[in-house]
Amino acid sequence: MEHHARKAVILHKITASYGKRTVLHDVSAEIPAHQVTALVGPNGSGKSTLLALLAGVHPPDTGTVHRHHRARPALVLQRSAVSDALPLTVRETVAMGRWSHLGPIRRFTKHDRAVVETCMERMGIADLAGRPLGALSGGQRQRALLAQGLAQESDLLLLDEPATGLDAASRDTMADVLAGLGAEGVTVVHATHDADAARQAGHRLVLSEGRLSSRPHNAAVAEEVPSATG
Ligand SMILES: Nc1ncnc2c1ncn2[C@@H]1O[C@H](COP(=O)(O)OP(=O)(O)OP(=O)(O)O)[C@@H](O)[C@H]1O
Repeated sequence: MEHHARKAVILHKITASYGKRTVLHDVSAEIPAHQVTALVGPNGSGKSTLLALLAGVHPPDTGTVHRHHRARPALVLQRSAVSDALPLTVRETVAMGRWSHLGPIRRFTKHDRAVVETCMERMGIADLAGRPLGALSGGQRQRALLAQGLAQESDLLLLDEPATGLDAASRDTMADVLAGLGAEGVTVVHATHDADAARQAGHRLVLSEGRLSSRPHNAAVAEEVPSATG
């Protein structure tokens, strides 16, 4: 039991499909609590599907998912998945992260508003709060979506390629934020093609054609994620 208490999620012999096509095969893994786990692997290897499974939005065909986190998982998708046409400001976008916390009359409390402001500050976008989401650069929009994920205050934060489109300074900010979340009791899992982000994570899972790799993590990361320095 003590062993399980330190895992946020335990996956046992999971298979998952789209229609008749099985894309995750016999995946067994443990997600350590209050740590950053990097999910790496080539395009199409099943990273997004595994994140969706951890989020509870893609059911497994077979196998079991044991959950030891408290809140509903927060899933932040790649920015390309979000329409540019949404008529929302940055603050409104981040505030959507609070929706699941609102009471029946859906009124924002002082606390909800403070969380929204803090999350914008953490992602360095407080000065963009009043700007329409569609008028931002790709990296700025990505940071707004990350702030929305943080605003959910879930203890399981799932991020699909959060570094995509971010400049070096924003990637550093994000890495600092992710590393700091563990101390706040948050478990982070992020899919990444970024070699530095994968190496910085305390734990790595390497997917290849829908299966977890049994190769040593460092060797697998070196192979799957091209070195930032070439
Ligand atoms: N909605 C879908 N319908 C059918 N097949 C899908 C769907 N989404 C993904 N797939 C397939 O499932 C497999 C795993 O895809 P997934 O998106 O999980 O990979 P990924 O590792 O996240 O890839 P990438 O690095 O390109 O984001 C791929 O073969 C993909 O073509």
